[in-house]
Amino acid sequence: MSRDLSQAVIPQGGATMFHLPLESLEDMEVLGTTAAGPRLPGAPRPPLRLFPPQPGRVAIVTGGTEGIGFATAKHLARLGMHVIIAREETGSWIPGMEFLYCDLASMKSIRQFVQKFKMKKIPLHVLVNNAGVMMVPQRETEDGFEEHFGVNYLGHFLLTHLLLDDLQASGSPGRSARVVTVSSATHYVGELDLDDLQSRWVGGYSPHGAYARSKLALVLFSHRLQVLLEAKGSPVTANVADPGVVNTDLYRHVFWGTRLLKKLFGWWFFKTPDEGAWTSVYAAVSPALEGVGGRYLYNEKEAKSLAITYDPKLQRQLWARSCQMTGIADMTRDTLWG
Ligand SMILES: NC(=O)c1ccc[n+]([C@@H]2O[C@H](COP(=O)([O-])OP(=O)(O)OC[C@H]3O[C@@H](n4cnc5c(N)ncnc54)[C@H](O)[C@@H]3O)[C@@H](O)[C@H]2O)c1
Repeated sequence: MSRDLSQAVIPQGGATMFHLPLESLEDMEVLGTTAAGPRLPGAPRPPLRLFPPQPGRVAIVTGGTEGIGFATAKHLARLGMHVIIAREETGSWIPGMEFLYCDLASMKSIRQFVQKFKMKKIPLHVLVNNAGVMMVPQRETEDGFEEHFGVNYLGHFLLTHLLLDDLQASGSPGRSARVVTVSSATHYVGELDLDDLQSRWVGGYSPHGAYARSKLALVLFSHRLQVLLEAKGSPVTANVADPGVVNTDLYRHVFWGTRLLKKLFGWWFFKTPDEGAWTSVYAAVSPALEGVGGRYLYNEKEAKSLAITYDPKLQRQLWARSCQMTGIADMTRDTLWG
């Protein structure tokens, strides 16, 4: 994967903001394809799609150091956005670059990240909740949450809540701010037992089950968020992006045989990270989605998420429980939320 970020601008204050101005139409064309499904190397790519430049707009991408998140950040930056990458480790893996530290496995770290962001006094037009872990062994976050649920779901739940006022202040009628939450087709096999969100059920821990649960919770969250935003008449939308099956290191914890197969044949049936990022980029900037929320997007088209994700009662219950777990006030009780 190309990591040519030589034009990145490093502002005062720590965070790396990529600002890669568009140089030409050709440069814009590398932004994406509408690729989907298997293809042989060298096979012609599907038609390219162009999005309008986004100068002056600011995005936060979680987990933007590698994989789909990195590709998303790169594409948004090339469209002229300032992109702040929220990442879990300090240090710089590209010489001369820094990222704003945010460990989604720590509520304290998330709060500190938001504090630092707010001190910059810049707007926030797009939040891409992308970071994730998959099939990690049973272990807990700093706050005692099962890791998939804590990092993938609760971390983003808290982050979004803390940044919501910035998003609301930055959106305007006709030019909404956007929350893009990256889920997965795995959510279709997810189960959500509100009495066992921590995957401690008798019968043993299933890494796959825990991952699927976290991805299912993210869809419920995004759909509920949209309902609340709409009720409030807020200039912010919330959509889910499903990247498809993408050749990244997310699979580092899966069975070694599966990893071997991925290494041997992944190029054939997996999307590249650039292709995997495309639905997130589409959700973040496409004019076709202006003012449109509550969608589950796959290959840049609306798809149906699992039926229970549309269940208002379950959405409400999960929301309330998540507020308790992250220690934030349940704003939905506020009349402002309708
Ligand atoms: N790769 C796929 O096939 C696939 C399929 C469906 C959904 N997804 C989703 O796409 C998203 C990106 O995954 P990817 O495939 O690029 O994986 P990846 O492993 O390449 O990237 C994951 C990113 O999340 C970050 N991250 C992990 N733990 C973190 C923490 N505690 N705090 C902050 N950041 C943390 C990592 O640093 C990394 O940047 C994930 O949400 C994943 O569930 C991926």
